[in-house]
Amino acid sequence: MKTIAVLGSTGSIGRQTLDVVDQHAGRLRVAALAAGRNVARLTEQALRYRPDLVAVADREAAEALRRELPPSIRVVHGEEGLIAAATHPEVDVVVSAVVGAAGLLPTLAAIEAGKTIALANKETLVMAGELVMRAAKARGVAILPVDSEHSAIFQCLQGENRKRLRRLILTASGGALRDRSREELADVTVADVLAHPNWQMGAKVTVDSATMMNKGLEVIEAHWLFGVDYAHIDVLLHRESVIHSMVEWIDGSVIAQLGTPDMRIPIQYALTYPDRWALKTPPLNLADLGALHFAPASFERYPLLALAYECGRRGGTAPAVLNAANEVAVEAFLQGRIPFLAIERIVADVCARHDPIAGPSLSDILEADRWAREAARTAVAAIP
Ligand SMILES: NC(=O)C1=CN([C@@H]2O[C@H](COP(=O)(O)OP(=O)(O)OC[C@H]3O[C@@H](n4cnc5c(N)ncnc54)[C@H](OP(=O)(O)O)[C@@H]3O)[C@@H](O)[C@H]2O)C=CC1
Ligand SMILES: CC(=O)[C@@H](O)[C@H](O)COP(=O)(O)O
Ligand SMILES: [Mn+2]
Repeated sequence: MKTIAVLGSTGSIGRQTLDVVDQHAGRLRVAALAAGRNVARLTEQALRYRPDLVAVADREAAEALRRELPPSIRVVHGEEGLIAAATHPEVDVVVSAVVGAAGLLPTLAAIEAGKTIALANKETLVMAGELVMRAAKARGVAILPVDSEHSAIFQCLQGENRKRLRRLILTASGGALRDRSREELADVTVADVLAHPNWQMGAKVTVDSATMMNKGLEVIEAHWLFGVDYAHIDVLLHRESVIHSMVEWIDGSVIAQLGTPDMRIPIQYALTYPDRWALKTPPLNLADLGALHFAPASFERYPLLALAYECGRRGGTAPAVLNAANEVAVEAFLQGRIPFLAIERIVADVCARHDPIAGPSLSDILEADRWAREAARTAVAAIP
């Protein structure tokens, strides 16, 4: 029996993790659930999975939850509550699936507590890749990727000599706006941007997919997770999201991982690695698909992808600033306060004003995050 904590249980990855649990009664136990403010969904989950502990973002949500749950389920809140869920003594694997920078501290705490990490929260490695990988190594903790591309690469690397690697090829769907020219992006609506062609995900990552910031964050995530230089990480447009990513070797051989676009597959692999368990998902039928399509990913069409490479190469606090400015701009777009194209202008402007600190401490990173959020909020407010 493996015991898990699910951070971000009410979200897209969190719910799909619980779907996986449903398929393996008796093999996976949920000891802790953590979410933000969706009390109704968290109550339902807590009553079904009977964890020892549930965590929510604030006191008000915690009080509402306590009214609904039996006293045997401990309810905690705030950053401390999230950390209590991440470090619950009985937990073996922590599924880190909170969205955004809020995922960093609980993931670090889980590493320090010796938990295996099933990592969906890519922002953790974007903000603090050097520090997080060092902590994991020191504690002997495995960080197993949930992000579909990284799970694919991780699978392609099994049994291979990493010194013989030529490059990683991350596939990208191109997002909801992929068939529009840059001129046509000026007046797109939130609904247009959220209509991802292949994946049903939370709003933030879906917007990032349309700007390709998601792929930029994933390039940085891959750099830290697999220890590969940016010069050896490429992005390839692939409309169908069937090839989840590939690894090219020095002899010209390319190994790819394929599957239907269903996040339960990489989620479960992170929970069962190095084993594989059966999973009921729609099978991949290549004959029905007929063809797979590829195209180069253009930095002119997707300037945030270029900016992410630049920030990754600059290193230090630069990726944390990129991430924080992007979170603020995306939220403002989702609230209807700024047009779609303002996201990239704001992020580029904030990054250009930042002088990165090399080899940053956790407090340097948190300060860079705070500064970038403030700078991005000022930029949002200045948009008429
Ligand atoms: N969805 C996907 O298919 C994929 C997602 N990812 C990554 O996984 C992560 C989660 O994405 P996704 O599931 O789509 O996001 P969602 O927006 O669907 O879910 C986010 C979750 O985080 C919780 N949350 C938000 N803020 C806080 C906070 N301050 N404290 C505690 N919990 C909080 C939310 O709680 P509540 O709703 O209760 O407020 C919710 O449970 C992201 O980093 C994303 O990039 C990676 C690959 C694929
Ligand atoms: C499912 C998943 O891993 C997402 O992060 C996905 O990568 C989004 O798709 P694109 O960024 O390729 O549109
Ligand atoms: Mn991904």
